[in-house]
Amino acid sequence: MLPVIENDKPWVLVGFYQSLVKPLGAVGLILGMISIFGYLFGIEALYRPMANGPATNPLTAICMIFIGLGLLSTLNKKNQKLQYLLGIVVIVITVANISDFIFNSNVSTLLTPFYSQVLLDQELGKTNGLGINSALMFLGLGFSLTLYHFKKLIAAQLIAFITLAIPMISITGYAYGLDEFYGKMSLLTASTGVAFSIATLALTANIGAVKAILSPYIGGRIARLQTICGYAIPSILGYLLVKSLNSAGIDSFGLYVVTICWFIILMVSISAIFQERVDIERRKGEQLLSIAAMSDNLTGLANRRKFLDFGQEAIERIKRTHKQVWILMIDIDYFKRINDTAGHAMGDKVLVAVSQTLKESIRIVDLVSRMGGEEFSIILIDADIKGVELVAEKIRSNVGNMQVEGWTNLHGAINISIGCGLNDGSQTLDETLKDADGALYQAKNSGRNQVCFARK
Ligand SMILES: Nc1nc2c(ncn2[C@@H]2O[C@H](COP(=O)(O)OP(=O)(O)OP(=O)(O)O)[C@@H](O)[C@H]2O)c(=O)[nH]1
Repeated sequence: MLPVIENDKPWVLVGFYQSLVKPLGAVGLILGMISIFGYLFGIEALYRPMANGPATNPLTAICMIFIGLGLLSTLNKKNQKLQYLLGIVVIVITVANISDFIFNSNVSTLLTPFYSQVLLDQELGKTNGLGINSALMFLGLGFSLTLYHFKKLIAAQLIAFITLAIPMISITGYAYGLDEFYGKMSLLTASTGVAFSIATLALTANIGAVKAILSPYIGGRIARLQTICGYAIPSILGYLLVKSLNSAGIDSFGLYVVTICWFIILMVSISAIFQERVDIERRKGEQLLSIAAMSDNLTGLANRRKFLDFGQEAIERIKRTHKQVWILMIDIDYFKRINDTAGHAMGDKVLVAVSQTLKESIRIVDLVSRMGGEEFSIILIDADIKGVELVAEKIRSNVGNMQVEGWTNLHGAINISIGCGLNDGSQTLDETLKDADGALYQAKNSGRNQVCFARK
């Protein structure tokens, strides 16, 4: 029996990335709760990490808690409904907020807890609100979670990817000192947004562009290098230039840098998908080639090469386990006569039928190979002499009783001779092969259609 050749590398990075969902979801949830505690106990530093910077609005904190819980619930099959409901609630909150921006209405203030504190902050000239960028970011996260729940995985991945750009732009704004880039989004919200987007992307790490980028093969390695360089190099150069330029035109320069970064990442993701597809074909081709190199064309059994590899490994193993390996050399009796009387095509049919019968007569851990012509061999793993006697006899009688399509009694019986050789770890494979061959010779000389043992 030809074992399946397993040459697929483990997708370690995909597994690692998926394992980030829980910690990242939990971090976002905790940060959201810390902000709410800040409002509850009047500790401003908890919801406004930079003294003069924007605050984490209570509505933002609630979205953080809901998305964090939603991400954690994806890991528990019992809480699947919760994940979808939390996503919907976040969508409702953010849509209300975005409508307020568009229609100049006030719906979202009704949904905002600790609103008096928010008003007080605003009266004191401090920034405190759910900005349009934060609202769009949470809308994206809510949509991505909901789509994930409904198994629209590629759409969920695409939205998570677009969503990641929003907090990254804010972080670039903080790094470059461009306040238009972050607006009302606090550094805490931006960092949580990055963590959430990364976690939402991780939910679909085993498909699409994310899988392609995390591939252990060459396409993945190139894509990862391009992603890191494509983001880091323009960002660092942009930072150095922004710091050395005078203020005029800095905003548009920053915008240019951010656009370049995301355009590069988009291009890398698309090319990674195509590269991974081509690589899958290459891997399949390699797998077929290595199967072909180890198997016999006519019967599909393992060939002599596979037999030698398998036998050597089996002998190495029993040197540690102190068990026995047996090699059975099998030859079809008077096969030349079968060819001569029934024709070569019928001879081939007999070879295929014998292969099938041999395969069906042994356990899955053993190996049958075609050594060439009408000669076969079987390696029996962890067997003892009593078991081998039984198996060899069963094989001989199974072949004698097998049915071959188109074969009539006029052609005579199909029989085999079997020679058995033992390896208990103290012989080489070659020595056992010679022993089994000697026993086969003895079986042939003693009248054929029988089993002989080299040593008992
Ligand atoms: N149809 C067919 N015949 C093959 C194939 N490979 C080898 N043979 C034939 O198998 C026959 C082997 O004959 P011999 O080696 O004389 O042995 P035998 O007739 O089986 O006699 P004993 O082994 O002594 O019982 C030859 O006629 C080969 O041509 C194959 O792939 N297909």
